[in-house]
Amino acid sequence: MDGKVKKQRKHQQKHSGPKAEKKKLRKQGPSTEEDERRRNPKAFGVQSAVRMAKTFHRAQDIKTKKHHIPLVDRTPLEPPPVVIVVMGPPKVGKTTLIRCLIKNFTRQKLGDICGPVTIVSGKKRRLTFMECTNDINTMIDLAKVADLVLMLIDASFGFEMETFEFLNICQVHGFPRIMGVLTHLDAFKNNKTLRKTKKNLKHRFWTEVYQGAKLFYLSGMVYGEYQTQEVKNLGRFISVMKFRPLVWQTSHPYVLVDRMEDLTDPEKVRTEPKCDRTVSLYGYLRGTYLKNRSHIHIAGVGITKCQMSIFFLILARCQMHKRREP
Ligand SMILES: Nc1nc2c(ncn2[C@@H]2O[C@H](COP(=O)(O)OP(=O)(O)OP(=O)(O)O)[C@@H](O)[C@H]2O)c(=O)[nH]1
Repeated sequence: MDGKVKKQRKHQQKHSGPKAEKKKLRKQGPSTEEDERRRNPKAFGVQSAVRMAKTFHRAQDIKTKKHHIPLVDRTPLEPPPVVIVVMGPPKVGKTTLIRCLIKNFTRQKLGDICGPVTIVSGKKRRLTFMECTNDINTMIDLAKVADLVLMLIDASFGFEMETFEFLNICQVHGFPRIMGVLTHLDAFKNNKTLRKTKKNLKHRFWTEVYQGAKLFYLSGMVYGEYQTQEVKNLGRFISVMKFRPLVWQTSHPYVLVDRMEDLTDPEKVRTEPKCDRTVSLYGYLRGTYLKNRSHIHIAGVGITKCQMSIFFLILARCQMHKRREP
């Protein structure tokens, strides 16, 4: 330890050999992809034919899954209103929801709802709201003509028989679009129970309808109406929603009558209450063309021959859009 520091040997740089060559090349510039391929051909080639086949099949499967069977969309340029059926067990909030949605779109309050209500929801869309009572015949009729079903579920009670019945009926007539709406969520005071119930009902709904089906939550009422923001979201969803034409609907001509007027002379009705009546039906012809003298089925009445007079009566009132098509 005499204060001298031992001098370390310097690192010797290589001037020849593979390492030196590599260094020289790197200094010249970055290697191209071509060089890399040449240097390591295995990394870019097919290593296993089986694996390659598997990858190829998987890619093809995904591609074919995206293909849909093309359906003929016969909706005219100015389509009839979209039929929205609001269904659910008694006292679940069907009328309240229709009233709130109408207020959301029209900024007007509607008193009593005595039948279908049609409103304009956008430049190209009109909506007809119909309440589905819990009667099997109404359910069957509406399942056929519905474009969208708002399925109301009382969260404090859970799923009820009517909901399952309606889902079964829908399956027979080609499933229309179904959206769930949970009401009575304000009945839950405990947040944890609320979250758990929402989750359980969502999964049950997905099992019944399809995985990922849309479910809306209406979390309570303010002055007898659902919360504005929640109704607004639901309304926005409905007004931009796309509908897939259903096979039953596109292959049958049908008229959904939304108004009926009795044209019989009131005096005749007074003197003879059971006389034949002349009625005027209002509605839109949907589906396909209606032929003259073909049989038509009037729900609840039976099958009858379509007379031209009835036909024209309906046509005149319905502003038959189909005729405009070539
Ligand atoms: N607390 C609470 N009450 C609700 C909710 N939804 C509806 N109600 C109440 O339930 C009652 C029935 O609502 P309606 O809209 O008449 O129900 P409905 O399904 O049309 O009933 P029916 O036509 O008789 O089958 C009303 O008094 C509403 O105020 C909700 O989410 N929370």
